[in-house]
Amino acid sequence: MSSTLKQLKDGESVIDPKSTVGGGVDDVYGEDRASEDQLITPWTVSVASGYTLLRDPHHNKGLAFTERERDSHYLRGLLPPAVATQELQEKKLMQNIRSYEVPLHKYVAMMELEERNERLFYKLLIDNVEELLPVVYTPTVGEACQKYGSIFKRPQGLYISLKEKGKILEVLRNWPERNIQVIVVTDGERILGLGDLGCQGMGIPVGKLALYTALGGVRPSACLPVTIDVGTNNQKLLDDEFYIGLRQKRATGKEYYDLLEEFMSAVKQNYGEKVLIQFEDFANHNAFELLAKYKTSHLVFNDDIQGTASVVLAGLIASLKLLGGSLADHTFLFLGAGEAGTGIAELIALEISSKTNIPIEEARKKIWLVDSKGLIVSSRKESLQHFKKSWAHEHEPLTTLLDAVKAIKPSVLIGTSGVGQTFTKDVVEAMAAINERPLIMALSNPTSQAECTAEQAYTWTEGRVIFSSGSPFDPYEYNGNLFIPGQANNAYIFPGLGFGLVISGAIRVHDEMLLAASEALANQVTQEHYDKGMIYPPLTNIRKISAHIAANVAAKAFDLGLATRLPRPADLVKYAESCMYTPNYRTYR
Ligand SMILES: NC(=O)C1=CN([C@@H]2O[C@H](COP(=O)(O)OP(=O)(O)OC[C@H]3O[C@@H](n4cnc5c(N)ncnc54)[C@H](OP(=O)(O)O)[C@@H]3O)[C@@H](O)[C@H]2O)C=CC1
Ligand SMILES: CC(=O)C(=O)O
Ligand SMILES: [Mg+2]
Repeated sequence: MSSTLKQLKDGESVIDPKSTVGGGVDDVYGEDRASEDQLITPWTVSVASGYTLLRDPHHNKGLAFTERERDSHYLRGLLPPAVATQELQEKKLMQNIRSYEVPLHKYVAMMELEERNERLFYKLLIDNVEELLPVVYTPTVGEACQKYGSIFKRPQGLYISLKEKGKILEVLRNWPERNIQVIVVTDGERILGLGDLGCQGMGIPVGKLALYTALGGVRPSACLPVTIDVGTNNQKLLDDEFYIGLRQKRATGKEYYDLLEEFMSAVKQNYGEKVLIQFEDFANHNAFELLAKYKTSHLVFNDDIQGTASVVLAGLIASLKLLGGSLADHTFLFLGAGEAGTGIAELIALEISSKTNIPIEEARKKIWLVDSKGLIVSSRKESLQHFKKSWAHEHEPLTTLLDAVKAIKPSVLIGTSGVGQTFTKDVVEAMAAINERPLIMALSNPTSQAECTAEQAYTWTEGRVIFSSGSPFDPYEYNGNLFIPGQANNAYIFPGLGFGLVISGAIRVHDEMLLAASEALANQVTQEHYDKGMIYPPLTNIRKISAHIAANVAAKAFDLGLATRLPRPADLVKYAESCMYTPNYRTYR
């Protein structure tokens, strides 16, 4: 086993440069440069050959090592004689994954593949995106988080708990990769619509970052999943002997914010100011405050507030081709006035205001929200959380969603409540009575929390609804017509948005970038899609879609003077495509 430092050094070229496809932009994606950095971290250099090469998921190719590579990298005898192509490996693994009936078993199989052979994992995910997204992402990732303690095998990201207070910089330096470009961080307090899952929320940053690579093209080694563990208020987890987190109630107030501050400072100190930090699945009592606090000093965005807003706005812009008119002609009603609900509402108001002469305060009046206490109205203003106050319009108090639908007469109904089956038959029928083509989005995740199913939406509106949901539903046939529900999930946006920020060297996220991302996504919906009632393009084209989103976002970053990459590439779509990681194997000399 003669893998040595010297060997790797010679081969800043362990990988044959001629075989380098994708990731070809030196300053951003030079994998050779990443190798140079690895020279300083001895625990990652001993992977160049022999048994350790087979155990190194970043470089392992399993049976796909050629005869020549088996000779030159001391692999003889460590592999059976057969040599397979990556395509054959993919075929076999897809067969295996399809043979599992339980979704969680598919999830575990995919995670094991990632730990064994990273490129093959991404090849599967990219080539079979519609089939595998529900496995590595919603809905299955929700169940995986609930059972994370039992399925945990090896760390897939960094755990930063109160025990690490005062040492977070050291903790970051324990991570084997140094050129980090995107961090997704959660504190696990609002995992999908499943509530507080504490430290087990790690499945979410891991899943989101897998999408950053597969859907957006950020190379895997540049992605860092982080879970901040300040305890959990989930008693079931605290009582669970397999729980992997801190066994205490959540720290709050100064103790909480001090830990977050230390984390944010350490990230900037260790990775510089161009590392993107995506806040994910924080509870709303912290989410808005953290975003407000760090958006002027760091490259951050909150996916639940801003990414979701951008994906929904894209669907609404696209739907105008089917519905006619402009956004300002519509009335919007939300069930759920938290991060997702108020985030979407604000971006719609911003878009209406920026496309018309209507001041944003007026635009907001077209948008109504219902929370757990009923319609948000001005008489409740004093007792409302700050993020709801802009939505407290003049109206008599109403306590049920059905009453609100009947009184407000919305053309668009959006579910962001986190509570399943809250769009009841009465509610959906009321929408269908008011509108020829009601637009209904049941955004809550996972599937169990969706406000209604696709089948319910289509049957209760006699096939007239334009329907999307946060978690995927299969196409549904009604009265001889096949309806294809859209997946209104921020997964359409954050990979492209983040990639656009990275390739432009952006230093801040601006609302106009979210609007630019929405426009780019809406532009990808073609007549062929509209003919099928779709307001989102199929996910099979997601890498092309992400390149367009990235290009629009990068263009906005340059226009706003927030981009540091020089010179500005002439064709940003081509540039984005050329920067994307591709998972094909490389040839080893
Ligand atoms: N599709 C997508 O891309 C995304 C989907 N989501 C989903 O949206 C859901 C909500 O997330 P988020 O906004 O962050 O959560 P929040 O906790 O911030 O907000 C939830 C809101 O729903 C309200 N609510 C809860 N129960 C009811 C009820 N029975 N009737 C009416 N209102 C109710 C709450 O009311 P109150 O304020 O009174 O407590 C609150 O306003 C989750 O399921 C999440 O998975 C989130 C982000 C992206
Ligand atoms: C999709 C997502 O971010 C959520 O449900 O929280
Ligand atoms: Mg989320």
